[in-house]
Amino acid sequence: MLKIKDLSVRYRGSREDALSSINLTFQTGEFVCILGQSGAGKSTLIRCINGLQLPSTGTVSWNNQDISTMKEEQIRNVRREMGMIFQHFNLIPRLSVLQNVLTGMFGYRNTFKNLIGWFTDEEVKRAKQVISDVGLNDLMYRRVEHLSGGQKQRVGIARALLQQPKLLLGDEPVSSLDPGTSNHIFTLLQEMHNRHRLLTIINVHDFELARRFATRLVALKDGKVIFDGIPEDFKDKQFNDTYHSIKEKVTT
Ligand SMILES: Nc1ncnc2c1ncn2[C@@H]1O[C@H](COP(=O)(O)OP(=O)(O)OP(=O)(O)O)[C@@H](O)[C@H]1O
Repeated sequence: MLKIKDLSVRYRGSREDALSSINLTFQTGEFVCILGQSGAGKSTLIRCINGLQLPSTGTVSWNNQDISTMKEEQIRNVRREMGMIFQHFNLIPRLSVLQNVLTGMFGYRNTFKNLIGWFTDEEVKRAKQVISDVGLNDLMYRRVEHLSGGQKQRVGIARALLQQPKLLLGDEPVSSLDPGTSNHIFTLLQEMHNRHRLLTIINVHDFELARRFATRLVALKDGKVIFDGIPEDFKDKQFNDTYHSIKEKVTT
């Protein structure tokens, strides 16, 4: 279970909170999409969940452990349970699909083994299995720089799955993909979510995708939660509240 309590974040030098008094609890099995305009605080929320951003006030607890007070070593252990997929894939272009996916094991191993790039037969077998699960069997040994955007994101998903995560986090994972490919990636995410019984939390700009795939929508505006519920309850009013500004922000 992920519990976010009274979470606020104010970046250094800023006069406004990026996140303000957020209270959310998420359970295994939920497929959550975080909605909001650019600057609403979506990425900051994901970064607080994986411990990359410390709260200014409040707590983020994963299975009753407060991430915000953990030492780096403890956070590393918690992060093993959190698979992360990124907008720009974060792959190593000159390495093969298999090699990139195997880097998903890095959080589990000592630095020396990572440096020499040595993996056990069992690790390689599991990597091949997840590559097959995401539909890239034929491209196992292809360098990722030669793949399409959709194929690269499949590699990103396979890498996250190799960690055997309990929580899958995505920060705009389909923003650089066309609508058809985005749909395929979300279909794959949903399948993996169900098969591995995960908690999945994804930031997404595309509201239609979110509505189609999420079991729960959370909308942020100016760092606050303005909607938290099932997609069926997110109607025109909620859409307008989320995406249309009443006043333009004045920057000095
Ligand atoms: N490192 C930072 N330093 C200072 N301010 C930041 C930093 N990162 C984000 N912000 C500010 O915090 C607020 C929330 O940003 P955040 O990136 O979380 O929004 P977002 O909803 O993910 O936006 P986008 O959809 O454009 O990625 C914005 O006002 C942003 O300018």
